[in-house]
Amino acid sequence: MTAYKVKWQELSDVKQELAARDWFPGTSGNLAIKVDSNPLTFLVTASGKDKRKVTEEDFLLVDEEGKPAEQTSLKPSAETLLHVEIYKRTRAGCSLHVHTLDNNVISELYGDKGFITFQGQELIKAFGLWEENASITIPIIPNTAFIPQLADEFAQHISGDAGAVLIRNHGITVWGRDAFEAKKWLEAFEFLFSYTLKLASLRQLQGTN
Ligand SMILES: CSCCC(=O)C(=O)COP(=O)(O)O
Ligand SMILES: [Zn+2]
Repeated sequence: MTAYKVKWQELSDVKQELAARDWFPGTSGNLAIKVDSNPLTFLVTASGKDKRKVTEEDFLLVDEEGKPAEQTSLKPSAETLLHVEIYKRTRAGCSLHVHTLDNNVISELYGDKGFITFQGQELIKAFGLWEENASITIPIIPNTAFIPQLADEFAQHISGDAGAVLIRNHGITVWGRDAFEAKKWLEAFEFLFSYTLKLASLRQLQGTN
């Protein structure tokens, strides 16, 4: 099998797993997987599709500018430039972007602060942080409809071959050395977001009783 086909299947599998979690509401979300480093090419989801469906037009190959690198009528994701920034600056092999209720609420609650830090949670080990009382911080950047500007701001927070950035009232983008790592980071952050929100509401309820 060609690298193209192997990577297609890998991304399709991740897409179906995230769809099973209902993480693609209203056609939101986009996913990418690197096919080649030199020159850079990666598969990215076609824009505007229902990502819960599996079709032969789910992905297209794009180049280091995020432009189609194959003959196609498909349009790359509107947010392809964010994936471009990741692959240009790191050795990441996969990047995932989803809009969830929890990541949007967390991004609004902590948006003015510009980040949120998690500590004291066993799941922090999913980020490869095994020491006692390890913490993980995720930056929160403002959203804008002008994607080149969003990509510029986003790029300032890319460090390491695995990482994540929250875009305020928009969604999360994570990346990892491969699809397994990117998905692990995504699931771990979504767990921490959900835990934080649940605990805050229960504490609030406790305080009013
Ligand atoms: C309907 S969601 C608005 C666009 C967006 O934020 C997104 O993640 C999906 O855009 P795409 O072009 O990748 O389908
Ligand atoms: Zn989005």
